[in-house]
Amino acid sequence: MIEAVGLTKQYGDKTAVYNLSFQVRPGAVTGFLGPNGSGKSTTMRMILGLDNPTAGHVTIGGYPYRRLPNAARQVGALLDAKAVHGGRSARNHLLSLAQLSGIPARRVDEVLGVVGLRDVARARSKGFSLGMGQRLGIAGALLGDPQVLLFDEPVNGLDPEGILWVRNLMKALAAEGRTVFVSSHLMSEMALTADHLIVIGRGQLLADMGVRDFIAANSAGFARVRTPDTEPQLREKLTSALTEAGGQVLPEQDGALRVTGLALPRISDLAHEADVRLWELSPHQASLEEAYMRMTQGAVDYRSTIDQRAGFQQPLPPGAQPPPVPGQGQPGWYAPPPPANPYAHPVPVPQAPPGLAPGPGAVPAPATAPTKPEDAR
Ligand SMILES: Nc1ncnc2c1ncn2[C@@H]1O[C@H](COP(=O)(O)OP(=O)(O)OP(=O)(O)O)[C@@H](O)[C@H]1O
Repeated sequence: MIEAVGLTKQYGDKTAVYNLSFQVRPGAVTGFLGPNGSGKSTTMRMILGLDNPTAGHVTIGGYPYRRLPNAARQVGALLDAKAVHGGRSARNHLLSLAQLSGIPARRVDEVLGVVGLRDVARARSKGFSLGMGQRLGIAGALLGDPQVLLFDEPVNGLDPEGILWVRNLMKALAAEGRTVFVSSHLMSEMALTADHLIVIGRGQLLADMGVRDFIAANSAGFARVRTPDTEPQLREKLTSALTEAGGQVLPEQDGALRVTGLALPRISDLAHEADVRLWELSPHQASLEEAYMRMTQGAVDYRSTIDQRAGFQQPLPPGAQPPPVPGQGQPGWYAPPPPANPYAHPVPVPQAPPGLAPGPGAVPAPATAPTKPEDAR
């Protein structure tokens, strides 16, 4: 098990990770999600003893990484697939890693087979595609047959077949009882791969819960209701009637209303009682991807001036409040409170500490395998 307690990392006046506490349990794939620059790689580096926390601590099986007996056999990691000597063959690269950790050479051939690189084992890795490089990085992580595995963006550059392979590999490793911690930006991929999610934004914990609970909590349905455009007073009348009946009503960009907390037949009856004609009454399901984007939208450091999220999420009309982050105590219009479960607690977002402003840009990730327990920066 990996356990972080109050983990904080400060680079000068920049706070990369702030007061992060979580556990990653064996026998499950735990997805580590967050926007660019949210602190995922920094957290992974601290887990692997490559960076020192400014405050707090993180342990693997009860030990800080640097004090783990035979760490290379207990923990495997893919942090940066490009951190390979390009002049070496895949096999020689893995052989040198194996030698450093006292792992027999036959294990190298085994893992080359597992990741599907046996045919190109003697080719120089500098000719490798991004996907082949990822596979080589994953082979390095598997070399010591470790119980704890960390993968930073393992599906980067992989084609659909490769993505499916990684998904199945992660699940198989977890099914063997290993601890599997995988970072990604991709909610959709994590929804298919992970059993549990840890979501961070600007270095702080946003959610720590099972995928099913996350889906239940964040992809609630809503009704779209539209009154005649020609009679705006009907819209207001209906909004009051629905709100009085306990519904939550938000205006949509196109003039319709987004209603939660009331079933469709009840909305219809209330409209009838209020003598309001309807042009539309339809059921909708907020997607998990949308819920994740909304959850993290206040925690995005790097955003294009032509933001794809702008098209993905309808901008809120003037005066309307953005939805609350789940767990902040207010039931959101898209996110009812999650079910009570000790392992399913969305976490209140603390106030940003000083220095948590957007940074200068993403930094390159560190070296592949956790062979050198020294501060890499
Ligand atoms: N060595 C460093 N010096 C200064 N700032 C750093 C350093 N390493 C990371 N940061 C900053 O800390 C923040 C978190 O970076 P980190 O790479 O951990 O995020 P991430 O979630 O892994 O991002 P991405 O998804 O883009 O890989 C960023 O703002 C980054 O610029």
